[in-house]
Amino acid sequence: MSNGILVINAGSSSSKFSVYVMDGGLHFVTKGQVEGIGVGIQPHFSAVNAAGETIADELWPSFEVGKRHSSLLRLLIDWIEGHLGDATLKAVGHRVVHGGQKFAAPAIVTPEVVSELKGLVALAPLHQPHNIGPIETLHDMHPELPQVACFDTAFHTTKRLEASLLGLPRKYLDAGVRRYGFHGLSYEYIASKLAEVAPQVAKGRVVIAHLGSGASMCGIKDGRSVDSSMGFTAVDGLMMGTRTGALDPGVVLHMVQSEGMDGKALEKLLYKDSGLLGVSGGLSNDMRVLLASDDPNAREAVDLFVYRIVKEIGALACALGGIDALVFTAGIGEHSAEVRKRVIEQVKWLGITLDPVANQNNALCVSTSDSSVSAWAIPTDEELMIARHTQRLVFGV
Ligand SMILES: Nc1ncnc2c1ncn2[C@@H]1O[C@H](COP(=O)(O)OP(=O)(O)O)[C@@H](O)[C@H]1O
Ligand SMILES: CC(=O)OP(=O)(O)O
Ligand SMILES: [Mg+2]
Repeated sequence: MSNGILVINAGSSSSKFSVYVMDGGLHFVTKGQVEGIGVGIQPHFSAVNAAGETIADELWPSFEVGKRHSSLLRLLIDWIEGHLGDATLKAVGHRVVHGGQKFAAPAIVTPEVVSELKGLVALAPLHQPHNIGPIETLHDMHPELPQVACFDTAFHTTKRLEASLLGLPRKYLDAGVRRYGFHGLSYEYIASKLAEVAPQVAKGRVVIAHLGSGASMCGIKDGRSVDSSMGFTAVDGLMMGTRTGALDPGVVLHMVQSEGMDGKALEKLLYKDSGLLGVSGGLSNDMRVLLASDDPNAREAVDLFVYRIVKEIGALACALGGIDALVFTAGIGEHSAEVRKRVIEQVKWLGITLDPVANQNNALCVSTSDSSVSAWAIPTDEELMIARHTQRLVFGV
């Protein structure tokens, strides 16, 4: 009988999961998500198997408010246990966005770890509570099941001090108001994949653009994080689907003093109403919709998205002391040949020559063989990274 590992990446309105079996290696079995967990909508459950075939696509009960997340998690565990073949669920790995200054590596969950993580809620209010919820529910359901917390921030603890500091009074820096960096599990996976497919490149100075609905960039040297576009929170850096990205702090003051906004209103503005959605005049936060639109606001939103990436490539190339390769990943980075083309056109002076056919085909390497700086489109796999960490911590392999 083999060991099953469940990976959970829980957000505010959806919970993604993946299941692996340890069978002479780590084998992917199924993945899926429960969407629409927010009150008022009926949750939707879907899953695919290793062949990519849909094996579930159904509405799940709404359950009473207050017990919704835990009841859905119970249903999910039952469903997974029914789809594990002769394997048994032996460990669970979680994506936890914030590990603060304490967690520089994944950690086995204990009551002390949970209370440390709760202390970090204020640093990631839109992610952290949803990451902690399933850990506590699973502990209630299966206290014997080992759980591992894998942090988005941990990969960035190799950054040099200046890349972590902010120009604030010392007391705030000492209290943890610093630049952390996120999407670390994605960057760690890309670094490991590069080491497989292009070992020489992996040893060099690489800028990675993780362009999903949350988007950030990271400069790595010899596989280690040197700096990242995200800082104290996941709203810094690039403009995203609905988040502003880096903003003149004077704008926040203006919104408070002239528009009368309070904390809640600001949070909504910065995280939910801005980015591609806001700049496109409310049209969409989906890059596919904007690229297909001839609305001038949609065009401006895409132009701004690309421009911010281009500027960040310059900043990270300076932090790295040069650039040997540029990698695109996550939803937009993996699938949008158009966005990659526009970015590369604006940084071709760095020595990157796009291979238009490879780019159109979403090939792994999208630059020509004589390009002095190579460009790549590599699908990320945060879940596999979490499964690997969980396997190592729980089973020692
Ligand atoms: N073919 C495509 N062209 C452009 N954008 C795409 C394409 N496929 C997916 N996307 C974008 O990818 C984004 C989601 O990326 P993903 O990495 O799955 O995000 P998250 O994990 O943060 O939910 C969507 O907002 C969508 O705009
Ligand atoms: C940190 C972050 O922005 O995560 P996500 O892309 O999942 O929103
Ligand atoms: Mg993501």
